This record gives sequence, C-alpha cells and structure tokens, in this order.
Amino acid sequence: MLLMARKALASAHSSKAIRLTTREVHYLSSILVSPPLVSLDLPENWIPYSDPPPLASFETEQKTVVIDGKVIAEEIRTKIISEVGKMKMAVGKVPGLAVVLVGQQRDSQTYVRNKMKACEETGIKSVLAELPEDCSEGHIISVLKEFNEDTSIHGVLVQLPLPQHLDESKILNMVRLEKDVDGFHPLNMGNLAMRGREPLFVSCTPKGCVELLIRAGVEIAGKNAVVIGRSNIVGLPMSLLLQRHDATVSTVHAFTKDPEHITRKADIVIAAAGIPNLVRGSWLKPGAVVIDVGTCPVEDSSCEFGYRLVGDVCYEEALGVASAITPVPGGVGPMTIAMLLCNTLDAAKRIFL
Ligand SMILES: NC(=O)C1=CN([C@@H]2O[C@H](COP(=O)(O)OP(=O)(O)OC[C@H]3O[C@@H](n4cnc5c(N)ncnc54)[C@H](OP(=O)(O)O)[C@@H]3O)[C@@H](O)[C@H]2O)C=CC1
Ligand SMILES: Nc1nc(=O)c2c([nH]1)NC[C@@H]1CN(c3ccc(C(=O)N[C@@H](CCC(=O)O)C(=O)O)cc3)C=[N+]21
Repeated sequence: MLLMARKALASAHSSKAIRLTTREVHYLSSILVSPPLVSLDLPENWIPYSDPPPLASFETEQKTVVIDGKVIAEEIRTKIISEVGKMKMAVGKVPGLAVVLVGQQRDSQTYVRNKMKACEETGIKSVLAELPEDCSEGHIISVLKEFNEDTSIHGVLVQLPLPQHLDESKILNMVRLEKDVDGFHPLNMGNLAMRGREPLFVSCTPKGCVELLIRAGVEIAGKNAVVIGRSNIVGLPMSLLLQRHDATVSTVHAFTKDPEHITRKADIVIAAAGIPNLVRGSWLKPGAVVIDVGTCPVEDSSCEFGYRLVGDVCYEEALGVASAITPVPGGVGPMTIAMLLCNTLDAAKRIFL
C-alpha cells in the first residue's frame, strides 16, 4: 500500500494532467496526516475514475501523438492540384462543384466560403447558389435540377442544416446520385451499409477520419471502435465505414446508458456529439486513439472573434492517456474539406477518364 501511495505522490507531482482513482485518493489521504514529504501539485477538483485504471498506465504516462489534420489535408490537396492539372491537360476540363446555401447562418456561410476557397486553390471550379431563408422547396429543387443537368458541374452539395420549413430528406433525394459528393443521398448511404455494394461517394467527414487513422498508422481491422453520435452526416456513416474496415463498432448516443463504460472499452474513439468536453480523460482506455469531430464555438473574450472552437473531447485530459489524438481545430475539419475535393475530383474522373 505504501508503494502505491508513493507512486501516486510521484505521479501527482510530476504530471499536471494526472487524475487519481478514489482508492488512490484514499491511500494518499491516509499518509497525508503526517507532514507531506514532497510538495504536492494536485488538481483542485478531484475527478475520480469509476474503475481503477490498469497500474501500468499509472506508472508510466502514455505519450500522445497529435495527429495533424492540417498537414495531412495539405498533402492531399497538393496531390489534387496535380491531378486537376493533368485532367486539364488531357481533356481541357476541370472538375466543378456546385454549392447550395439557404439562409444566412453565419457558420454555414463560413464553411461554404472555406469549401469554395479550397476549390479555387486546387483548380476546381465552384459555383454558389445562395437562396433566401424563406425560399420554397420548389425553388431549391429547380436549382438542384439545373445543377444536375449542367455538364460542367460534377459535384452538388446542399449545405446543412436547412431552415426548419424545408424537408431535408426530400431535398437531398433530388441530388443526382453521380454528383452526390457529400454522400448524403439515401442510395449512397444504403450502399455504404450493405455488404457487396459500393457507394459512389462516402461522406466527407467519416472518410476524412478513416484517412487520418490510416495515415497515422492505426490498424482498424479487429479493433473495438466507439462512435459517439449517430447523425446522418457524421455518426451513422462513420459507424458504417468503420464496419467496412472490419472494426467492431459500438454506437453511443443521447439515450445510451453509461457511455463512459462503453467508451473505455474502445481502441478507437470517434467523438461526434457536438457537446464540448463530453469525453473526459477517464472515459478513455489508456492507449486509445481519439478522433475528435466535435466543433463547438465557446465564448472566449480573449480570442479575436470572442469565441474559440472546442472539441467533444477534453483535450488536456486525453493527453497522457490516448496514444494519439486529433486537435480541434486542425484535426478532422481540414480533412472534411480535403475529402470533398477528392470526391469532386473522382466524380469528374468518372466522366472524363
Ligand atoms: N469537423 C468536421 O468536419 C465536422 C464537424 N462536425 C461537428 O460534429 C459535431 C456533431 O455534428 P452532427 O453529427 O451534425 O450533430 P447532430 O446534432 O446532428 O448529432 C449529434 C449526435 O450526438 C448524439 N448526442 C448528443 N448528446 C449526446 C450525449 N450527451 N452523449 C452521447 N451522444 C450524444 C446525438 O444523439 P441522438 O441521436 O440520440 O440525438 C446525435 O446522434 C458538431 O460539433 C459539429 O459541429 C460536423 C460535421 C463535420
Ligand atoms: N452538406 C454539408 N456537408 C458538410 O460537410 C457539412 C455541412 N453540410 N454542414 C456543417 C458541417 C460542418 N462541417 C465542417 C467542415 C469543415 C470544418 C473545418 O474546416 N473546421 C476547421 C476550423 C474552421 C474555423 O476555424 O472556423 C478545423 O476544425 O480546423 C468544420 C466543420 C461540414 N459540414
């Protein structure tokens, strides 16, 4: 017991991120009745584990690799520039992306601007249809029909979320399958789900997450993966894609009982709930690989625009527990955009090459 308490003290002293189990806290407090032998730099708030972590993780803190999505996305974009150049040389044409943006939601405008800037930088043509917040379903559908017929457009995407009065499923159904670069059409999603079938496009965010895992050298086959979130645009296609890569996948959602317990069994954790700092260090199995999709603006007057972006994972706590993690920003976000460019290039290649 004394040995364990000494280890607890040494770890608490040497690491700012250390969290102790209730058992270890008990050991510590039992020796703190005598004057402390070392100066303690303990956290102000105790966040005990509900299960003790394996002793090994307690003895040696895990080194956490930060997976730099910005750098990987940049490499992919460089490849795309070269492929678009080759296409232009070969057939005198470049891929084209059409974006439909309904309403004036600030973050949607920013995302769309970023996507179009990325197109411009890689030589992909992009066009934007900006429709008013109160536009009718018929209006959007007529715009989509035009893009569906336009031979200079190879990818069409409808920025989500749409205003409440519009039927999202009906609208996404109207995007021509061969141009559905977001992979949100039910036939693309269905083909992703079914064995022996191939979707024409895989949704950009899940595709970007798997690309990050592969490029970071993480083996997926046979691993336990947990996907937190089950939305049509991230969580669901993410689970389906990981299954295709032969992971054993659990889904955690808002109704899941004891998400912490389920998450702690995972070798790979994909967090896509949109709840800042939902996943604490104590939720992670030591050595797990963590992909943080969550992108939540939180107020911060010290930042340029009065807010900063925070992920679903408590980053500071995950450092030292996870073997690898993606930061927010600079992790999954840039990969989503890179995958959109890839899908648009693929759509054009299917026509020209
Ligand atoms: N970096 C990127 O490229 C992208 C980032 N994002 C970000 O990812 C996050 C998720 O986006 P999106 O999927 O569109 O969000 P949605 O709000 O559509 O879905 C959230 C999902 O999380 C689940 N959920 C909510 N609360 C909890 C909880 N406490 N515990 C477990 N699960 C919970 C919901 O469960 P239920 O189904 O039961 O309601 C739902 O399935 C957002 O922060 C978004 O900004 C999104 C797209 C791309
Ligand atoms: N039809 C459709 N397709 C989408 O793919 C889609 C959508 N609708 N609606 C909204 C979500 C959200 N999303 C993001 C894309 C890039 C970043 C991104 O690049 N994030 C940067 C930070 C950006 C910033 O600083 O504002 C980063 O994480 O580093 C984030 C989120 C795509 N989505």
